[in-house]
Amino acid sequence: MEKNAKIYIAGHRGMVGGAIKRKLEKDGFQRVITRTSGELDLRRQDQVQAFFEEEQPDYVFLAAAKVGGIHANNTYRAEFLYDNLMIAANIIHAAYTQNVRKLMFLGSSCIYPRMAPQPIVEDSLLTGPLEATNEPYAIAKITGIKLCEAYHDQYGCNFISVMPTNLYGIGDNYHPENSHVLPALIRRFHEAKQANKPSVTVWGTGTPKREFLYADDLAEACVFLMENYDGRELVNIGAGEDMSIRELAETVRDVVCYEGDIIFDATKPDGTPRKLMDVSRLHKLGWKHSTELRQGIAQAYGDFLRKQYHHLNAMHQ
Ligand SMILES: NC(=O)C1=CN([C@@H]2O[C@H](COP(=O)(O)OP(=O)(O)OC[C@H]3O[C@@H](n4cnc5c(N)ncnc54)[C@H](OP(=O)(O)O)[C@@H]3O)[C@@H](O)[C@H]2O)C=CC1
Ligand SMILES: C[C@H]1O[C@H](OP(=O)(O)OP(=O)(O)OC[C@H]2O[C@@H](n3cnc4c(=O)[nH]c(N)nc43)[C@H](O)[C@@H]2O)[C@@H](O)[C@@H](O)C1=O
Repeated sequence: MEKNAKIYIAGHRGMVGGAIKRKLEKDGFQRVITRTSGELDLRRQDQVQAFFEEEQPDYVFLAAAKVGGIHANNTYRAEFLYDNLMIAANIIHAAYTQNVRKLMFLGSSCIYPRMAPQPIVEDSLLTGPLEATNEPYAIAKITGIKLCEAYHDQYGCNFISVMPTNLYGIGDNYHPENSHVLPALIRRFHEAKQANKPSVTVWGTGTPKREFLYADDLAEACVFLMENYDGRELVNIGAGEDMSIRELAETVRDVVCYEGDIIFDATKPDGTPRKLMDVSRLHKLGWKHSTELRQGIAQAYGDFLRKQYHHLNAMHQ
């Protein structure tokens, strides 16, 4: 990508979009364009088409989506399917009609079959049933992948798809019910410490295993692949190692310095038993992650505290 290329980040206010924006600005790209959802509702094809006609971006990072953890995915099933379907279809089609030079679509590790052999290789896609709790979201993401493939095949579009593992970091979503597990636990352990609570409840049995990647590492991988990968196949982006939810909870408890007990609420869903991704394709292309989990959690906790206190101070102004 040329330094004066016009680069559109869809979803720049999100955790991933924000990290990509930081990375592009650090690397000296001067023409990054963005819109909030209030300025441009990506579910509206007319608004998206008009925006692309007006701005004519050269490159697009498609990081906008309706995103949430297992409870949100399982509760707002229609929104997770409709919003993500429309966002993907509208942006990918407009990128084609306006001759965008290259587009990157962000999928997710939950597109793979619930019981895919581990670690999961990219060719596992559509080889088995999906995890029920996030099937709507997964279907929308798989459609985005297939749109990129089809526009590549029929029109020669350079539209690539990447599959990030579970992410966390600066600007994460800390909503008590709708967030992902890692930010949810940072907040819950922090609040338990502040309130001197004797224990913290963690959802499920604690036995599922998850892989986590720091969002700024993901952003670096996304820019690396936008610069160096033009293939038709998916590329998994992960840390290449996983841990049980129990181990994760113990790690977050240590970082937050909470001393109470951990209780597991088995009435809550576990979701996929495991979804460790094979990242050998990414490693062969020349990229590996750098932020280890404990350091990443400490950095995310610092961000949470800055935002949390800012919010409290704002409330008292
Ligand atoms: N977080 C994770 O663990 C993982 C995320 N991913 C993928 O990474 C991408 C980004 O995720 P993440 O940063 O965590 O998500 P966030 O929820 O932090 O950000 C999503 C962004 O999408 C924008 N958006 C949502 N709906 C609309 C809409 N209708 N019109 C315009 N903009 C919209 C929002 O913009 P605004 O703020 O302006 O409303 C928001 O900033 C997604 O594609 C997600 O599927 C993949 C794997 C794991
Ligand atoms: C990121 C990716 O993957 C997501 O699926 P997931 O990995 O199952 O998402 P999760 O982070 O919400 O849960 C991970 C595990 O953690 C356990 N768990 C414990 N305690 C809490 C808790 O307090 N909150 C949450 N959310 N989970 C908890 C929870 O029971 C589950 O076993 C998709 O939604 C989708 O977003 C997607 O693309």
